[in-house]
Amino acid sequence: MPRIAIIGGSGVYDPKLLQNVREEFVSTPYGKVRVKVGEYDGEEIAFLARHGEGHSVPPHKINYRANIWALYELGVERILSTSAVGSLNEAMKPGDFVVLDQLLDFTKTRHYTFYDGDESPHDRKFVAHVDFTDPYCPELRKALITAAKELGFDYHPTGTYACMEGPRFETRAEIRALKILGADLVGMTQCPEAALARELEMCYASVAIVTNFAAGISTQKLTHTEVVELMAKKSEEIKYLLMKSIKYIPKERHCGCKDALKGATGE
Ligand SMILES: O=P(O)(O)O[C@H]1O[C@H](CO)[C@@H](O)[C@H]1O
Ligand SMILES: Nc1nc2[nH]cnc2c(=O)[nH]1
Repeated sequence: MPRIAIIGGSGVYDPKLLQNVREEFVSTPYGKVRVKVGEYDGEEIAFLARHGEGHSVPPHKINYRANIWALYELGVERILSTSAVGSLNEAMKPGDFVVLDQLLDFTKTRHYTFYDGDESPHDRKFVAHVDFTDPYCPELRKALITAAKELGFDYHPTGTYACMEGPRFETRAEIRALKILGADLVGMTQCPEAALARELEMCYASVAIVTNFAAGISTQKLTHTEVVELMAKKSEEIKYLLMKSIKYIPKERHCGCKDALKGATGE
């Protein structure tokens, strides 16, 4: 049973470093999900490509609830993900790794929770308001930071990610506003992915890879081609960072993630 999962974002579509990879088709109350499960360093690791292997699913159409529920069903406790981002912070330049620690949610049309009361398509028909003060697991963040340091990568130990609805990129004015609000990076997939993991008391962290300067800061037209090309160049480093961080993930969980529902339901 995999304790750890990797969710690959743009440019991260297959679990290259896993051995003996099998496919699991997991049924969830939100639909079926195809998850790959393999081995690395004696540990079972689950992998799913959030946009599908052919990048066929746009960010606003990803079935985040099915994805996270499927990993929960497989017994996953810890989720590491990748996010390709634009940078608003001149210190965070294309090619840099950023271990996210905060997020701002500007998405609009997504399904944000598993807890829809009586309408929930499962037996968790309660109302829940989870704490999200710190949206990322401190233990997973520490593992990613330790691995990035050990590998000698250009990395930043913190970063605030603004999640936009997409699928278009931002206007110059939106980036100006996000900068005032304190965002360092901009993307389209961390919400609701991070919150849904917290709602199922799973640990979640994301390593962002800066693929471009954001609209109005970049002197060029923004393209998805540039994003995928930069991610392809960084694919080796991304793989090594994720795999290296696995050995720094404590077996026992001492973070608050595992008790996220305590007090959240009013009980
Ligand atoms: O966040 P990931 O999945 O890396 O994808 C990023 O890349 C796409 C834009 O090129 C958007 O979907 C953005 O969110
Ligand atoms: N929203 C958004 N997502 C990205 N992913 C990679 N670059 C960008 C960007 O500039 N904006």
